[in-house]
Amino acid sequence: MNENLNPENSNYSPDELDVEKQLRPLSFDDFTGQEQVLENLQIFVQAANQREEALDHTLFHGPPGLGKTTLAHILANELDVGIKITSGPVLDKPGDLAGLLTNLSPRDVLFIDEIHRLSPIVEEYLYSAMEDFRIDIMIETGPNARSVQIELEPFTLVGATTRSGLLTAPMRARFGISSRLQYYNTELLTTIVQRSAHILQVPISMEAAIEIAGRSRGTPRIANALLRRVRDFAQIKGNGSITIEIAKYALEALNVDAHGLDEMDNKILSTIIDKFKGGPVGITTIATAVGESSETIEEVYEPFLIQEGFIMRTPRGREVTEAAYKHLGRKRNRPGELF
Ligand SMILES: Nc1ncnc2c1ncn2[C@@H]1O[C@H](COP(=O)(O)OP(=O)(O)OP(=O)(O)O)[C@@H](O)[C@H]1O
Ligand SMILES: [Mg+2]
Repeated sequence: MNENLNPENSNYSPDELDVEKQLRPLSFDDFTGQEQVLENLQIFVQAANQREEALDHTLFHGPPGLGKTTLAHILANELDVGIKITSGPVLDKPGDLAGLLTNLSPRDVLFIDEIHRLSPIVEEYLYSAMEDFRIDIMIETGPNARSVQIELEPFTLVGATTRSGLLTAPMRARFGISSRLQYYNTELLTTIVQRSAHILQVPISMEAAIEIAGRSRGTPRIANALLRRVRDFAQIKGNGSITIEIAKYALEALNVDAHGLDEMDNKILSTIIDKFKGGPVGITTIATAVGESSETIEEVYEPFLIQEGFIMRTPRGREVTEAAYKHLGRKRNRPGELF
């Protein structure tokens, strides 16, 4: 499938998609971070390869841009099998799914992106395929219509979702392997920036790589995007190499937040401060106030804000920290203080 069909990627130009592909690690060795996840996957893949069996169905969940699609491709490479790619919203008829499934070779990977958006009919249809490697298909129409059972080659379904909370319980239960991807720290992102710069053949200083990494919201995709923009500045305003001065100048000009927080992150923090006196406040109340679903806030935004120490979870709700006030340039009125 053309990745342009993935609505989450629709704000990327075809050019940027090409670069993103070019920067995508292809093997376990090439992949930085997610150490525990990777260590487990390496063992499962090695064992499946030794037994010459299909790898268990595998689910990747976590916020956008952390490497779910990348890992799906890496799994296929490391299993030395083919990969077919589709996504929940695209796969709207059981017939389409049947077509994909019957065309798989033994041990192939079927990658379904945004698997939480499968229609209930397609999802149900997938259950028997995942469990017994068997599907029923209807042949002929009218009075002769009947269903026949087709045996499938053993395959690995790899599912990816940013919203694991929206997966149905039966779906979740059918994945033998389930891995949650975490945000990357600055050190790991620095390594990723350096690797990408090397592939793009642009010289970059250590300091500059750290600067870009620190402003990437813990996300390799953002790190790569910032690197490409900073590279443009280096080319036009400098001599082509990315120095710390160029990096700082460019990130300033691009209006990138010092911690890489995006608009919604900042909106969440300022809402808790301005409307709820810094908290504690319940997640559904925050969600309503910022106009986002509470699941998205819990799964996509909050983990990063908590990791970076801007928000705390307390038994009475969410509270912003001193760091959040400082980041937004606000002063905190302590209880009892009037000004
Ligand atoms: N661990 C990593 N090391 C190096 N580069 C990485 C790593 N993880 C991700 N990337 C880079 O970040 C980009 C985005 O990763 P990917 O497309 O796999 O994210 P995703 O989790 O599938 O995101 P989405 O939820 O939006 O589909 C990739 O093109 C890849 O170059
Ligand atoms: Mg993806």
